[in-house]
Amino acid sequence: MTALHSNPAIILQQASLVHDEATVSQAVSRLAQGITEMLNDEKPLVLCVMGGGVVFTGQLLPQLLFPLEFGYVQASRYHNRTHGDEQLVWKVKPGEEVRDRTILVLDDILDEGVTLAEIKAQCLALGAKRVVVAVLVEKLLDPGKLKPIKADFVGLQVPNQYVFGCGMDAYGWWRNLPAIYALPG
Ligand SMILES: O=P(O)(O)OC[C@H]1O[C@H](OP(=O)(O)OP(=O)(O)O)[C@H](O)[C@@H]1O
Ligand SMILES: Nc1nc2[nH]cnc2c(=O)[nH]1
Repeated sequence: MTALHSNPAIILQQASLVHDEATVSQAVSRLAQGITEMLNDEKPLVLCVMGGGVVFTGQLLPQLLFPLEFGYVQASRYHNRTHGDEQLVWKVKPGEEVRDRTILVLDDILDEGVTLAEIKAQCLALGAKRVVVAVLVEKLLDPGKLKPIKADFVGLQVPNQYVFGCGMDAYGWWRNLPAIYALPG
């Protein structure tokens, strides 16, 4: 990591705003409405993908006014860098509790889709009845670049740049920002 990457003030100074706090908040409320319409009677098990999913999950859950259970999984392939490894590293895998349940997976970003495709596949392999995926943002990749998964719910789109804030990190920093920013291009 260069000195620049370990200086959070400079990272933010050089970034551009992609979505402000109000836009994010409206998107989360829209998602809550759609998810409620789909899962109101399903008593789902909600799985937050730690750590990026934590802010989105914290904002969304109080707006889901139906019975649900909560848990988490943890997997990483970016490791505080801006490009992902091919291989996902699991820290906490889904367990037996997914069997015969409707699972709602919540994550911050669908980028190349490798992470969520593997999480969904794991849940289905363990006998989940149905896996619904909701993300705060989806990255618009170059046309023709196919993704291995389609999210059921997407809050906002982001350009094909490395974004941070709202749970997403920039070199490990700034997951705590209430708006979404992009590193220079
Ligand atoms: O669609 P993909 O290209 O697979 O990327 C999306 C994943 O990348 C980030 O996780 P990361 O590996 O950075 O771990 P983190 O949650 O600890 O930040 C993010 O939280 C998603 O889970
Ligand atoms: N913080 C962050 N994590 C990601 N994981 C995959 N793409 C991204 C991105 O643009 N930003």
